[in-house]
Amino acid sequence: MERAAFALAGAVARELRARRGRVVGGVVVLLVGPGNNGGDALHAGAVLRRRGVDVLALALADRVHDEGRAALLAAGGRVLVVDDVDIAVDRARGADVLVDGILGIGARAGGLTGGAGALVERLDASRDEGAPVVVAVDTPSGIGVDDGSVSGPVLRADRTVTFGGSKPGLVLPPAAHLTGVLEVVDLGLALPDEPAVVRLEDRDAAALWPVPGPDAHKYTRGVVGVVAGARRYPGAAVLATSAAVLAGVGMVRYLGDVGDLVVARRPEVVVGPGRVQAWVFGPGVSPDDAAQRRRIEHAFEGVLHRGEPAVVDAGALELLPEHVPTHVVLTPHAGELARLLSDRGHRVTRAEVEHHPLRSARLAHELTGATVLLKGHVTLVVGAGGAVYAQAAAPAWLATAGAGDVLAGLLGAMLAGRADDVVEDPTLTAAVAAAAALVHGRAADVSNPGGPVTARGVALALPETVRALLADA
Ligand SMILES: NC(=O)C1=CN([C@@H]2O[C@H](COP(=O)(O)OP(=O)(O)OC[C@H]3O[C@@H](n4cnc5c(N)ncnc54)[C@H](O)[C@@H]3O)[C@@H](O)[C@H]2O)[C@@H](O)CC1
Ligand SMILES: Nc1ncnc2c1ncn2[C@@H]1O[C@H](COP(=O)(O)OP(=O)(O)O)[C@@H](O)[C@H]1O
Ligand SMILES: [K+]
Repeated sequence: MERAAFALAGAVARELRARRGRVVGGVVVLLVGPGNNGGDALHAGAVLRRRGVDVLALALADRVHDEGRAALLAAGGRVLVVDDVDIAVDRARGADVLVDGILGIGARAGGLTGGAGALVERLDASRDEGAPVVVAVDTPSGIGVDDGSVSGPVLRADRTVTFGGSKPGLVLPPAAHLTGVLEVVDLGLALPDEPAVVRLEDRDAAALWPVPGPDAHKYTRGVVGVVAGARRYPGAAVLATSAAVLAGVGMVRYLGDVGDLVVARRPEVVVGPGRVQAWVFGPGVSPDDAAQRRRIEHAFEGVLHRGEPAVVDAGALELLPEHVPTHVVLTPHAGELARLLSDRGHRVTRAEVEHHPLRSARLAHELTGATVLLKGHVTLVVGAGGAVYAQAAAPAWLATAGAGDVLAGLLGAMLAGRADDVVEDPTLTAAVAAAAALVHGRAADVSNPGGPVTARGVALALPETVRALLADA
C-alpha cells in the first residue's frame, strides 16, 4: 500500500504543478470510501500533506481505513465525515485536485449509492473550466471492474492511477470513456500471465501485418474477393475495394453490379469470379438484392468447405449461416449486432448493446462461432477461446458514413495476406481484426490530424499509415 500511495501522491503532485506551477499550497480533497481504495487515498494524502499540500479527506462511509486515517491526521491533514451532501460538494469544488478513492476492485455490482452516489452525480454535472482535476485511485469508483459496465453515477477521471496491472473495465466500453489518462504502477505483484482484455499497441499491429517476402508474387500475397455495393449504394463498393487495394494485397476481385464504377475509380480491381484467399461480404448490400444475395450465399460455400476467411459486414450479416468457423469475422455496429442477436432469439435493443458491449459481442461469438468485431468509439473483438481485444485509437471524427466499408476492405486484405495462418491458428483471427481496427483509427488521424475525416480520406491514408507503423516497429 505504501508503494501505491507514493505513486498516487506523485501523480497528484504532477497535476498540481501543471495547474498552479507549484505543489506547495495546493488544495487536494480526497473522496474516501470504506475499503483499501480509500486507504490508498488517505496514505497518499499523508505524503502530499508532508509536501506542503492542504489535504482534506471527505469520509463517505461510517468507517474508513484506520491506518490511512491515522497517517493523514498525523501529517496534519483533516478528515470530515460527510453527513451533508451540499457541504461536501462545496468543499470538493474548492479543490485543485480531487482524488477518487471511494471504491476500487472491491466494488460490488450496482454502482455508487447513497451519499457517495449523490455527491458524485452533483460533481460530475458541474464540470466546467475551473473544476478540479480528478485523479481516480485504481479505477473510477463504481465501474464494473471486470466488464466495463456502468450501472450508476461515476466521476469521470482525468487520470487513473492503477496498481499492479490494467483491469478489463479500464479499457472496455462504456467505462473506458471514464478513465482518462491511464497510468499503471507496477507493485511487483504476481499477476496472471495474460490479462483478460488486450489492447494492441502499434508494434503488435506491425508484427501482425502481412509483409511480402522477397519472393512474393500476387497470388502468394493473396486475392481478396469483395461482394459489395449495388446500383443504390455504389459508394460502398468503391470504398471497400479501394481500402483493400490501398492496404496492399496481391489482387482485389469485385463481384457485383457496379463493376464499371469500381474500375473507373480503382483500375487495379479485377471484375468477375475466380479463386480468392479471403472475402469481404456486405458493404452496401441490401438483403433483398437477389443477385448479390446469391453471390454471397455461393461464396459462403467456399468459406465453410475450403476454409476461406471472410469479413461479414452490413447487409451480409443477415445471410450468415447458422454456424461458422472463427476465421469468419462479423463487423457489426451496435444496431446491427442488436438485430443479429434478436434474429437468433435474444431480443436486445441497440441501447442494450451499447450498455453491455462485451456481453453482447461474447453472446454473438458463442451463438455463431464467428470472431466478432463490434465497432464503436472503443472497438471490441471477441474471438476463439473467448479472447478479447479493445482498441481505442480512433478519433470520433471517424464516425462517418462509409468508414465501416473501409474497415471491411482493410480487414479483408489482411486476412487474404495471412489466410493460411488464420485457418491454422484460430486465435490469430481476433488479433488480426484488432490490428485492422488499430490501423483504421490511425489512418483516420493520418488523413487529417485533429479534424474532420472522410471515409475516402481514411482509405487514401492507409499506405502512409502502414509504412509508418512498419518503420517504427
Ligand atoms: N489487492 C491488492 O493487491 C491491492 C489493492 N490495493 C487497493 O485496494 C483496493 C481494493 O480494496 P478493497 O478490497 O478494500 O475494496 P474497495 O476499497 O474497492 O471497497 C470495498 C468496500 O466497499 C464496500 N462496497 C463495495 N461495493 C459497494 C457499493 N456498490 N456500494 C457501497 N459499498 C460498497 C464493500 O462492502 C467493502 O467494504 C484496490 O482498488 C486498490 O486501491 C492497493 O492498496 C494495492 C494492492
Ligand atoms: N465515437 C467514435 N470514435 C471513434 N470511432 C468511431 C466512433 N463511432 C464510430 N466509430 C468508428 O467509425 C466506423 C463507422 O462504421 P459504420 O458504423 O459501419 O459506418 P458505415 O456503415 O457508414 O461505414 C467504425 O469503424 C467505428 O468503430
Ligand atoms: K477509485
